Amino acid sequence: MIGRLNHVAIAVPDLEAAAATYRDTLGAKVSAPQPEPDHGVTVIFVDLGNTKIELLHPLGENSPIANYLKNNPSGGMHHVCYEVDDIIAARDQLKGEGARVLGDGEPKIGAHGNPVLFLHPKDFCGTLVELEQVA
Ligand SMILES: CC[C@H](C(=O)O)C(=O)SCCNC(=O)CCNC(=O)[C@H](O)C(C)(C)COP(=O)(O)OP(=O)(O)OC[C@H]1O[C@@H](n2cnc3c(N)ncnc32)[C@H](O)[C@@H]1OP(=O)(O)O
Ligand SMILES: [Co+2]
Repeated sequence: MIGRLNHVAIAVPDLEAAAATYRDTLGAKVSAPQPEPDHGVTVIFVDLGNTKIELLHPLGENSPIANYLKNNPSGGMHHVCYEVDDIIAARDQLKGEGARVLGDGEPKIGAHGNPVLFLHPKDFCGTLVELEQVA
């Protein structure tokens, strides 16, 4: 079912400062901030060539990562994103195996323009898992 690692997401209290760390201290290529109001975050991508780091900061009132930053004020690794060929087939198989799909279970379009879903961390080794359909 899962394929390549699409990205590792890091929630950060200060997006510009985090981008500067990756750009200036670590010499990486970073994108411009990309607001994603439908997901309650602003993201900046760090392109590593073989995968990406997704820097995340809350956007709006009900950001799903606000609580995480409250509990981890310096920030931290928030989720991993694996690629799948068919996100509906993956979702249905996982639900059939008792895994919890977050939200209403319907994929939303993520920051790369592809359908994404999230799986409950408690079902996957304490790690929030995002699935992204990549053709
Ligand atoms: C623009 C899209 C972009 C993309 O890649 O395309 C994105 O990735 S958007 C990313 C932001 N969106 C999401 O994260 C959506 C899915 N996340 C959620 O629905 C929530 O974050 C949720 C339900 C995982 C946690 O919400 P919250 O923290 O408010 O709930 P709790 O405090 O009750 O936590 C429950 C339980 O889970 C543990 N937890 C919470 N967050 C994480 C995490 N990131 N990794 C691992 N574990 C996590 C938390 O500690 C609680 O555990 P407990 O033992 O019960 O205390
Ligand atoms: Co993500």
